[in-house]
Amino acid sequence: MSAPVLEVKNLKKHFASDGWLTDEPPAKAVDGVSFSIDEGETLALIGESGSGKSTVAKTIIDIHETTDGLIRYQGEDITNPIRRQVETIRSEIQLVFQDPTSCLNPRRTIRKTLLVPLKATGVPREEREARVSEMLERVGLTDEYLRKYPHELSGGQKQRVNIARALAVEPQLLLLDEPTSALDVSVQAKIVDLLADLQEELGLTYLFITHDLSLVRNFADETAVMYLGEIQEQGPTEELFESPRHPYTRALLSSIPVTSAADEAYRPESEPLRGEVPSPRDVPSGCRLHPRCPHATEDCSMRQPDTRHVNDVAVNCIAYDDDTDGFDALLDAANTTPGDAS
Ligand SMILES: Nc1ncnc2c1ncn2[C@@H]1O[C@H](COP(=O)(O)OP(=O)(O)OP(=O)(O)O)[C@@H](O)[C@H]1O
Repeated sequence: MSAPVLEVKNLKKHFASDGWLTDEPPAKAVDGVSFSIDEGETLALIGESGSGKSTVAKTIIDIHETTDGLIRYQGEDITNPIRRQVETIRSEIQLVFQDPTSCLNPRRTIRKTLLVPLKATGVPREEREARVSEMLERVGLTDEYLRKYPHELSGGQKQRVNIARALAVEPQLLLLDEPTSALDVSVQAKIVDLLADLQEELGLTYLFITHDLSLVRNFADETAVMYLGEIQEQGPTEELFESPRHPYTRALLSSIPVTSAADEAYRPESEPLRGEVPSPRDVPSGCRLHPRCPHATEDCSMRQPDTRHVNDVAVNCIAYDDDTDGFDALLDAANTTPGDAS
């Protein structure tokens, strides 16, 4: 069996304090994240704002230096890339950002925008114009857009151009960081459809970062749920949506707006979390969700959860009980005196 396209093991990215002469602790934006993605598959990384999703992507692509852990691309260690590896990363791994407007130079026509990566990667001059047209066509735009400037395009069209630019260097892996969140709802679905078509045509592998769970269910093979720098639950998307176990996943899923009977069927009982996400500079002891968790027991504040596997899903929760498929047994146990528990 071939190696996963991307493998991330116990990845950490801690940001030191901005100011000197301060003893502020580092921000543990990513604090021990592991996952892998096979060729042609999509892993969705979901979680509230500030959970560390973008930092994972930026560390993979070497915008941020890794604090600790391992990143492998096509089986090769690229954690602290040497020069040759930087070139590979720049051509084979592409990052697509959420805001299509800020990623496009307002003074460049779409043609010029798309020519830049072709020149940079040494595509012969005589082939470039044909490649630009081909890239535009792939993302559903015609040659009439070549002479236009970004301000003449809608948000969805700009994101199509961004995707075309990412595809210009024929990447294997796209890190899609909220690629639809700056777009109207009707346009979001079209961009997701386009990404799905491109994946099928070109055999691309995706890390799809989003806080919009409604986009994930039909799109991602696997889903990892991130909270305060850690993955809390991870597994096949269908299984995770059908039987969410972690209180954080359940709270996220219960907050998705219901638009169909199918949505309703997936919606777990509402278990709202208390309060706000703490600062990554002041991570709670034990399970980092415990101050907000409706199921937290005393134990949860004192020890780190171990990863447990329930079917194909990995769950990091002390309070979740696999035997009863719920939390009641543990809560009952927590309410008895220590010696009474069997
Ligand atoms: N350069 C940096 N210096 C210090 N702290 C940072 C830096 N970049 C990110 N952080 C902090 O790391 C945490 C995670 O941020 P990140 O942007 O990765 O989260 P996210 O889940 O992608 O959220 P969003 O969807 O809002 O982008 C946040 O608390 C953020 O303030």
